[in-house]
Amino acid sequence: MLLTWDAAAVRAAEEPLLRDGAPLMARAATGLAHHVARLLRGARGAVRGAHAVLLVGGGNNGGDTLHAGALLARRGVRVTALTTVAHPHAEGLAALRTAGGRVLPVPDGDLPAPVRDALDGADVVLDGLLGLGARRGGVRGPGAGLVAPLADLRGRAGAGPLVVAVDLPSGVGVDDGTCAGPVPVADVTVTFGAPQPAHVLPPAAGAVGDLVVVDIGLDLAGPPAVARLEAADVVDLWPVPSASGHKYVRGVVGVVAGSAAYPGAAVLATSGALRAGVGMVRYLGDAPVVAAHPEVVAGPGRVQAWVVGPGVGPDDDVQRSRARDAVARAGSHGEPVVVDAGALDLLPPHVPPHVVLTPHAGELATLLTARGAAVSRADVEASPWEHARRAHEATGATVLLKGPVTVVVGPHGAAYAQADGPPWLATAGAGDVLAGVLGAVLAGRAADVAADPTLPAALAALAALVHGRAAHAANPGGPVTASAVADAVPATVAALLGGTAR
Ligand SMILES: NC(=O)C1=CN([C@@H]2O[C@H](COP(=O)(O)OP(=O)(O)OC[C@H]3O[C@@H](n4cnc5c(N)ncnc54)[C@H](OP(=O)(O)O)[C@@H]3O)[C@@H](O)[C@H]2O)[C@@H](O)CC1
Ligand SMILES: [K+]
Repeated sequence: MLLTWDAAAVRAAEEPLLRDGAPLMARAATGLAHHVARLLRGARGAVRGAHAVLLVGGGNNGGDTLHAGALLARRGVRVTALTTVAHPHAEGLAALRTAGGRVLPVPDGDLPAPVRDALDGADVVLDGLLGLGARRGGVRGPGAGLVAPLADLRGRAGAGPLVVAVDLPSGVGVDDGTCAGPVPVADVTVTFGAPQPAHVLPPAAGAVGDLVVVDIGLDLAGPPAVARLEAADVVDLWPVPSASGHKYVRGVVGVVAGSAAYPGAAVLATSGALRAGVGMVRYLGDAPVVAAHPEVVAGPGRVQAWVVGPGVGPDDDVQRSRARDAVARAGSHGEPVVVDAGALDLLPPHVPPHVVLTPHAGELATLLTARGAAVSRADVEASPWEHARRAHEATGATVLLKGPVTVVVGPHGAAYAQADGPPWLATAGAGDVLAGVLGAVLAGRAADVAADPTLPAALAALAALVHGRAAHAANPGGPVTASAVADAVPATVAALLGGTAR
């Protein structure tokens, strides 16, 4: 599991070490230079003779970058520092000059020719404009003028420089992953001590590239902020049946989905649940689910978890009433419920955290607006983390907000950001499959969910991970359909469990 800590926690961990005189910046710069050299060797076969361009802001992030530049210059790299403030980090600047680096001040406005030439000829650009000290509003001043040219260079297929973000892509909201202005997009981000929420939260996570963590000796105390589940976590979370388990122990999922207009949503949600290995699916509705899946039992009965809402239309009073009953049972009987799509407007004012909402950005905006906050889809997309939290706080539910990075928020600080699927996964019906997979893992672990209110969040992240990986497995590098994603779930689970499911 990748854990992150917010800016205050990282600074608190640095503080006692700095008081004792620990050379944190030297450690950071050494690690940074090491990784830049490794990348240069990989890209061009040698470190010596490469051209590194440093984008230098006014704080210690610029200091790290200048010191790393000095170390690279000593290894035969031609280093040019583009300084965007009158007084960049003094020791770093002196070190770079002593090592033979060149310094070019960047004025406000149009970039002078030498600055453009330096960028044009770079093998690697180190983005050291802003790190932990970035304040909301995006990069301001002369540094802002470097962001667009960098994007142009990166756009040159195969010919642009490598971009390495120092600690963080400059200008991202460290704790909430927002991008208030244009942000330099990195191939690799080298961070120091511990990852921070912006490294995993959207939209900032899209500018991070590969994440490298350099150990500078920090001892992070207190709870982490946002987590990202990794493949190795699946074994601990996935409900694997025991040799003696019968179908009721493995979990029965009740599905309330589909309508005359959207019968396919019911078939897909049921596919997701079946392929994830649930003991049984009971289906309530008129869609041709049993014809598609003969193993499904039609009609009511005991279940361990519900999936309600995929393909349920606003005028379908019968399905809406069934969905409402299932959500009510979550409060009275404790059965977990996945509430998706057409059932999201049926929530009572407050629900327990084993009710898991699975909206996309537009649906989350509608839900928050219905509860008195004027929120647009664009607002949610600009700050998914903040809005998923607001939805959790407003409803009590665990919230899984779907997107290129899926964000999950539950009670007691439970929080996940999953980026497991390819862009191809943004296809009709994929969300129905996800709802089914999530219903299956909630049913399989219903007893544990009853004992741990934070577990639904972990299981929601787990479902997102398996769903995303199934999309990769369904057709590596190419388009997928929702049905193909569902079909790829069993082999994906088997591979992630590494043969433990006997
Ligand atoms: N602490 C440590 O020991 C260690 C820290 N380390 C490193 O230090 C970094 C944190 O350094 P930091 O605190 O100096 O902040 P940093 O990110 O360089 O920015 C501050 C500068 O930016 C400016 N500024 C702010 N917002 C702005 C904006 N939107 N647009 C433009 N400018 C803006 C602000 O100016 P102001 O607005 O205050 O006038 C100030 O000049 C951290 O990320 C890591 O790399 C490592 O060496 C390990 C040890
Ligand atoms: K940076």
